[in-house]
Amino acid sequence: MSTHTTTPIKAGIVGGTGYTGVELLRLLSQHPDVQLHAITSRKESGMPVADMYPNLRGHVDLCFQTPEEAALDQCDVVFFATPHGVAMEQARGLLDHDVRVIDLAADFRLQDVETFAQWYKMPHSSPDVLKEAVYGLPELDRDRIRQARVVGNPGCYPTTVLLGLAPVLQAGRPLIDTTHVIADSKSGVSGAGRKAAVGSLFSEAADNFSAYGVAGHRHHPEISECLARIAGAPVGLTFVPHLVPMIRGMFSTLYLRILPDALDTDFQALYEQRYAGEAFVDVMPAGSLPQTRSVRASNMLRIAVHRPAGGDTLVVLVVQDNLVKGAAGQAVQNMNLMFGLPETTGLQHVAVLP
Ligand SMILES: NC(=O)C1=CN([C@@H]2O[C@H](COP(=O)(O)OP(=O)(O)OC[C@H]3O[C@@H](n4cnc5c(N)ncnc54)[C@H](OP(=O)(O)O)[C@@H]3O)[C@@H](O)[C@H]2O)C=CC1
Ligand SMILES: CC(=O)N[C@@H](CCC(=O)OP(=O)(O)O)C(=O)O
Repeated sequence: MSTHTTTPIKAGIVGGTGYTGVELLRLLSQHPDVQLHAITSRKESGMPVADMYPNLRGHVDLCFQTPEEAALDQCDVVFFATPHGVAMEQARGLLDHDVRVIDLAADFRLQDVETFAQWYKMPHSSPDVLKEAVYGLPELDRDRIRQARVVGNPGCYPTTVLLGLAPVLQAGRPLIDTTHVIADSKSGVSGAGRKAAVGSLFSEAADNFSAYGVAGHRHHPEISECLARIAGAPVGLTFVPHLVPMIRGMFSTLYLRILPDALDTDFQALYEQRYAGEAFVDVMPAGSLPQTRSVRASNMLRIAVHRPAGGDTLVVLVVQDNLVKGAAGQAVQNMNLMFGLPETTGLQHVAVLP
């Protein structure tokens, strides 16, 4: 696999008009080793990107092109910031032109094609490409991502739940009851994308707080597949997502029952050691209460570990920006690995407060 040279990486984005697409544009336009080459929109072909997104004036001087007009096969890497089912139709053709693919949707996340068909209501059209795809969570699988031609960028909720659970599942000895893990997660409204949808209307989402997908959400099988890989056995997970009245941000609270033989574990130290040296996972000091605004617009995910009243329940609090570490930032982190760049290149923005 070739690694990066001094020539800029030519990047294309399919789905540049959506929320993760514009976030990719923001990050890639500041990336020192990337040249933006093509950005697609099926509806806005010919429109300067900065006319739609004025924050990019002076930074991106490309126009949108239709996916057919855009010379995606001349890119080094193409990001798909599109709905599920789009990347799997085009990945093979791009790979044949030596273009690497990073899909922000779910086409290359689940290895089990039947589970994919069940949750995404479509058959997988590219199982051969899926076989070589790597699940793009760098803190869990960085070496395989470095070698990958195709990366399935994780869902936003799964990133928080998996990184919040990995230390206790990878400790080398049983620490928690893996038959009963609870993930109580909340997302800002941008998690639903830029499409017109009743649930995303101001009058519906503002001044409101609601659970959804309680009977089953498509991120449940994604989290479960990856948990089984890292734990070496199935993990019993209850996952309940909520919509909260903020634009960006995600908060997952994990409730874990500590096994009787593990009650003397120093969980704070365990988490600190597991993520020592990780640029984008911050294990906060004992007693901390992370806030979503402490990661807003940054690629950082922050974790705090609690043990209320010193009892046998471990509470792990995890925050990230759904559009950055939960999507576009993680995709750029994966690109850096795939092209042999330092993982943090172009991703060291400090969060925006207040
Ligand atoms: N929002 C979030 O927080 C997260 C989103 N994701 C995933 O990332 C992907 C993109 O999400 P998001 O940016 O929020 O979605 P949006 O709905 O905001 O944007 C989707 C984009 O895809 C384009 N598009 C739609 N259909 C097609 C098609 N058939 N062919 C080519 N382009 C198409 C649209 O552009 P146009 O109509 O102009 O062509 C639009 O720019 C989704 O799969 C989502 O699940 C993952 C993690 C977090
Ligand atoms: C608030 C909200 O609606 N969030 C989305 C998740 C977005 C995302 O990351 O999921 P995918 O990439 O797997 O679609 C949802 O629950 O459907």
